Amino acid sequence: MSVAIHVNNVVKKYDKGKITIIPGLSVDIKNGEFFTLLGPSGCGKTTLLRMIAGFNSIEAGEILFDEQVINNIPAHKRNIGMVFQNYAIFPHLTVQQNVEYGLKLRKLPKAELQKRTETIMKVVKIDPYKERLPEKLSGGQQQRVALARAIVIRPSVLLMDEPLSNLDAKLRIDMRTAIRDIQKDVGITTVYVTHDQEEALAISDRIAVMKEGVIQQVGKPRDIYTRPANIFVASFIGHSNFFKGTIKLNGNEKRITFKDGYSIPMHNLVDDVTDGMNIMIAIRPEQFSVAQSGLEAIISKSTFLGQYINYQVTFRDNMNVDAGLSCEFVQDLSQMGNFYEVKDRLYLAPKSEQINVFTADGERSLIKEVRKYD
Ligand SMILES: Nc1ncnc2c1ncn2[C@@H]1O[C@H](COP(=O)(O)OP(=O)(O)OP(=O)(O)O)[C@@H](O)[C@H]1O
Repeated sequence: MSVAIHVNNVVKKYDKGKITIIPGLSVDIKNGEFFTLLGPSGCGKTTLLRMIAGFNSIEAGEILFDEQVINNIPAHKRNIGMVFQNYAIFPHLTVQQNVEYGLKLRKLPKAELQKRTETIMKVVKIDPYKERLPEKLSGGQQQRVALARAIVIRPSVLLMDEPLSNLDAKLRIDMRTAIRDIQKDVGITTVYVTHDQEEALAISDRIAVMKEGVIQQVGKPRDIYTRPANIFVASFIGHSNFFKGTIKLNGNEKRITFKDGYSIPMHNLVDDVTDGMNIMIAIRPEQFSVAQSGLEAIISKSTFLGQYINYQVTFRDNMNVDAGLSCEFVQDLSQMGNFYEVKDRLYLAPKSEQINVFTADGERSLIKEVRKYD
C-alpha cells in the first residue's frame, strides 16, 4: 500500500527552461517515513512536492514509487492524498460528505464506504461534528477534515504543504502532535513541507534542509541540530554563534584556537584538517559554560524565560563573526549557580565535544561524525 519514494537527479525549470529552480536533486524517502522538506521561502520545497504529486512537469531525472517510475503517470492515477494550507474542503458538503467524497468517486461498496469513513473520522477526532458544514468548524477542525479526506482513500503517499500555517500558535502545536500520531497510526509515507524549523524538528522522522533547490543535509532532527553539515544549516536550524579560528596540530593532539588566542582541545572529533588551517566555529547558546577561563564576554541583556535565562553578550574585541548581531548563551535554571547582570564580565568556555567546526567558507563540516549521516 504505502510506498518508498526515490527521487533521482530531478531537474525543474520554469519559464520555458529559462529559470532552473531545482538543478538536479536526489533523495530516498523510506516506506512509512514522516519526511520533511524544510527551507526558506522560495527554495523549491513546493516545487518538489508538486513534482511528486504530478502537478509539475519533470525536466530531467526520474521519480519512483517503489520500483515504478511515475514521471509519466498523471496526478489522479498516482494514488496520492494531499493536504494544503487552505484546507481545500468543499464548503457545501458536511464533514461526513467531505470525508466520503473520494470513496464515492472510487465507487466503493456502500458498507465498506461507511465503515472506512466512520473509522477515519474517529481517528482524526471529527466524528462529533460529522453532520456540520465546514463553516461551523474551527480552523483546526477543518484541517482535520482535510486530513481525514486525504487518508481515507488509503493513498500510497500523503503530501502536505504547510498544512498548519493558517492556524494560531497554540493550535499549530496541538495539530502537529495530532498529525504525527495519526501518520504513525496509519503508517503512510508522508512528505511534509514547512519553513518552520521548530515544526520540522518536532514532527519528522527525517528532514531534508533545502537552499536554492539543493539539499544541504538529510538527517534525523537531533542529528541535524547537533551536527549540521554546513554553516547554512547551523544558522537556519536553531541559533548559533559564529567565530573565526585556526587549527593547531601538535603530534596527535588537535586543538582549535580562537582569535584572542584562547584554545580548546578537539580530541579526535575533527578530521581532514591541517596545522594552521583557517576554520569557522559554531557554538549554540547552550554549548557554553561559565568558567575560570574562556572567551571573555560582557552581558548586554538578560531575558528570563522560565526554565532558562537567555543572555546576550558581546565578546572582547568583537571577536565573533557578525559582531553586530546578538550573541547568546543560556543558563538552565536547574543547574543554576550565579545570576548575571548587564555589564557583568565573565568567561565562557565552549563545550568542545558539542560545538561544530567548519571550513573557513562554511561549506563543509570538519566534524568526523557528520559523514555518517550522508
Ligand atoms: N509556475 C512558476 N513559474 C515560474 N516560477 C515559479 C513558478 N512556481 C514557482 N516558481 C518559482 O520557483 C521558486 C521556488 O518556489 P516554491 O514555491 O517551490 O518555493 P517554496 O520553497 O515552496 O517557498 P514557500 O515556502 O514560499 O512556499 C520561487 O522562486 C518561485 O518564484
